[in-house]
Amino acid sequence: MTRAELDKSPKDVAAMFDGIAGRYDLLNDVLSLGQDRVWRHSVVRAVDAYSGELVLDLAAGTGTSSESFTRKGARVIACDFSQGMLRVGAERRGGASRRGVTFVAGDALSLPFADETFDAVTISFGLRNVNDVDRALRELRRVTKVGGRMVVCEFSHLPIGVLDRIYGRYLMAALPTIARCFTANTAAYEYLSESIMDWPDQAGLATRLRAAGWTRVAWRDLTFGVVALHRGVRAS
Ligand SMILES: C[S@@+](CC[C@H](N)C(=O)[O-])C[C@H]1O[C@@H](n2cnc3c(N)ncnc32)[C@H](O)[C@@H]1O
Repeated sequence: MTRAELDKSPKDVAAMFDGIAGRYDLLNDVLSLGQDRVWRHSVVRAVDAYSGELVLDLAAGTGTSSESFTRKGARVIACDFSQGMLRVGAERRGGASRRGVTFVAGDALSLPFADETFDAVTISFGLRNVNDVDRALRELRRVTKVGGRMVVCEFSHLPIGVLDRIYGRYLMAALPTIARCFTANTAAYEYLSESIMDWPDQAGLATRLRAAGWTRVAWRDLTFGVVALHRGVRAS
């Protein structure tokens, strides 16, 4: 079984997600105790897409993060570079373009879209897996219309250092152990724990968003900082 390392080699990351695609959504529900649904609901509210808008859901995987953006009539491009994840998403929906969601293969580091295409761009639990985060943030900005918005949903850190370290130990011990009951690919879930602990904290990510050209950057914690929602605007 392929697992990615913290250098996030694109080949390894894509192969790892290809390998877990079939059980990806089930494991999300189990490992987060259903909290993933609450987090996704918060993302939908933060993006606040409405009729006539075009939304990019980058690193969309099986499209679970994509569907809800269509509720008020927006159209969504669900883009990912794992053919396995895209295939599972398209099979579950009966096609690659259904109910306002269109799956498109593409790399976050070189997006297959023209400048200023989207009213809003969003990425859920994807940015942490990208090989060059700063480049991906610039690419997201490039394809966003001036005045458009961005929402990043990503695992983050508990605000009190000692609690964050205890949480980190829990992640390293518990996630792969629980995952073992559902999948043979526990290595992917070791990577998940390691990559969460290696990820910048809320303020650190906000600094990188600003450096990539996003303005009005702000964030809010979900579930005590287990996840953070960062937002920004393309001002010019
Ligand atoms: C943890 S999954 C998140 C899927 C979905 N957004 C969700 O919330 O369930 C991370 C996804 O990021 C994708 N990914 C990682 N690096 C990427 C890149 N450079 N370009 C496109 N997709 C990428 C992976 O293929 C994987 O499907």
